[in-house]
Amino acid sequence: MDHSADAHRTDLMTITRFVLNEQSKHPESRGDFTILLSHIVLGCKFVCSAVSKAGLAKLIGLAGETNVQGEEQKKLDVLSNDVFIKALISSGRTCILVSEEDEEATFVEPSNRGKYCVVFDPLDGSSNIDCGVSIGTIFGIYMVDGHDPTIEDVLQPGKNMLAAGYCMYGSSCTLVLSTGTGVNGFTLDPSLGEFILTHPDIKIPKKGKIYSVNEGNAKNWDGPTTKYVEKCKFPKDGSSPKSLRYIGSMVADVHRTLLYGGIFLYPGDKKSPNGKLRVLYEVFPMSFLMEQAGGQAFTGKIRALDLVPKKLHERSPIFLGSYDDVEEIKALYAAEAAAK
Ligand SMILES: O=P(O)(O)OC[C@H]1O[C@](O)(COP(=O)(O)O)[C@@H](O)[C@@H]1O
Ligand SMILES: [Mg+2]
Ligand SMILES: [Mg+2]
Repeated sequence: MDHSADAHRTDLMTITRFVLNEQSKHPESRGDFTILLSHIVLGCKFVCSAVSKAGLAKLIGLAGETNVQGEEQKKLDVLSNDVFIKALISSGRTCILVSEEDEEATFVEPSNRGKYCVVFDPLDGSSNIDCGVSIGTIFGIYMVDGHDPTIEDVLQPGKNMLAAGYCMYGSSCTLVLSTGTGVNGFTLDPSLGEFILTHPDIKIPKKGKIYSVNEGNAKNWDGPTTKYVEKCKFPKDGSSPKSLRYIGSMVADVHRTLLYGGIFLYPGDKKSPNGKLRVLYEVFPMSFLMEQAGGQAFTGKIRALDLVPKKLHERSPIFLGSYDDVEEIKALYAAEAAAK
């Protein structure tokens, strides 16, 4: 067994140490990104703690109830938004914040401004809060350099993101991060209050055995999605049918897809041609992570990260996951386009 100091260091890697190591590869870096990330981590710990008490709301007055001081408490998604806005502004490293919960972008005061734009969904899967199912936070980071920030700085294709990640509040609290050089997962040790590297260099299996979609929308799907799901259930090439898993929290469905392989679909349909999921803070960060892990993300027309959003809260259909599984749905959409 290797008892050297180096061996111990790689055995127990906190997220802070991990990001500092990454930073040391860029000698010009002044640590701004490390500081920004430590504030995102702080926000995640805070929300994790609030989520773990969600079921006690009626007893101790959280989430829409009145607390012991007689004050009205905030709903968990509103509380999470406030936590992240405060954590990000107080980092002193941000200039524009875009949250699912806020109609408009927040421009940070010039005196406290940094160079990063953060787009985020403070609480994803919020319909699952009351039944204790996994929920999460999703974030993406862009950089503004050398000019006063404008809204155009966040209306950029996802491929321009510097980093993206999510934190899942589930049976454990897991933060998955990519700074553009692969994907790593960290699990919160609640007794230490530290995120520890538990899933180094995550690679999604090339092909998976699971498909994940809200089949309740099937009557309104288009041809390629209908054909694809039919193929998953009744394969004609002698392979086994895929299993269906659908939680209804994007963070949890994508996390399982990343670790086990397979495909997650939220297609457009006759009722909602652009689907449900938001480009900036759901589709882009998850697509960034998928590509970094060796998978693919497709909108039904193009590579998801090539999309150029025109509005902050724009939606897009999304198909993401294992490389070969996404190839199959791309082929079905290409065949449909060719037949038109
Ligand atoms: O209930 P549906 O239509 O299947 O939608 C599920 C999707 O909606 C979401 O809950 C939307 O996110 P929010 O909870 O942040 O609004 C995703 O997490 C999930 O993938
Ligand atoms: Mg969401
Ligand atoms: Mg949300």
